[in-house]
Amino acid sequence: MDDHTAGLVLDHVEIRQAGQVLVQLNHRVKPGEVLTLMGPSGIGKSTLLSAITGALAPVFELSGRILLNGRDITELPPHQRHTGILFQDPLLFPHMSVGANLAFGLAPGGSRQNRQARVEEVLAEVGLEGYASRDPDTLSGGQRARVALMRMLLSDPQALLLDEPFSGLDASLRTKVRNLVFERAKACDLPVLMVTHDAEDAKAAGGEVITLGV
Ligand SMILES: Nc1ncnc2c1ncn2[C@@H]1O[C@H](COP(=O)(O)OP(=O)(O)OP(=O)(O)O)[C@@H](O)[C@H]1O
Repeated sequence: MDDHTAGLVLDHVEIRQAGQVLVQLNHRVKPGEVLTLMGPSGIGKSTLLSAITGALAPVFELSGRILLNGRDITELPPHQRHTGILFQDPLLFPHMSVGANLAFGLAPGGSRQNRQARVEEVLAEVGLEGYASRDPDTLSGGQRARVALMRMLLSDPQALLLDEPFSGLDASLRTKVRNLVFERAKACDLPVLMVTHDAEDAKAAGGEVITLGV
């Protein structure tokens, strides 16, 4: 799809708290593009991402529309929105193996063998062959980040939301994981909305940067 509705559209989105405007944004992120959101702590960056995933806390009021590839998702429950989000903490399920974590991202259905094969395939894609039976807490930070990314992509999202996902990684790992995320998003032609405090992240994203609160 390459018409004017493709990608993530924030159509006059406004989030208020106790009657005060917190965030206002009117913007379209096209497939394969990255929009970076910056701005001081507490300005509402993560809150905006919550509004897109459908996890906005009830203390906030939302107006405007959120559209994903032409679909109005503003009022949909989170599981019907088809958004994927990555946080600073990869949030892998600690009681499940790496393979089970990845299989969780897959749509239900299909044979056990096919699901297992798909899990092995994505592990190999990110250099983690043979890691399916490992516990997440035995992985390094970079390995956990790769598993979290692939689990999210297996759920077949139509937009990728990043909430400072690289800030827990050291400098060289940060560059590698960041490149992997942007490469994957580009390969899947996904619109990406990234929240960061880091100018290097913004530069690496290569897209438009909006600073909230200025
Ligand atoms: N569940 C909630 N209930 C009440 N207030 C909240 C809730 N979540 C966030 N807030 C408030 O909303 C404002 C915006 O928070 P938000 O986390 O979106 O900021 P941010 O720009 O992402 O900050 P940071 O850069 O520090 O992560 C803050 O004042 C915060 O205290």
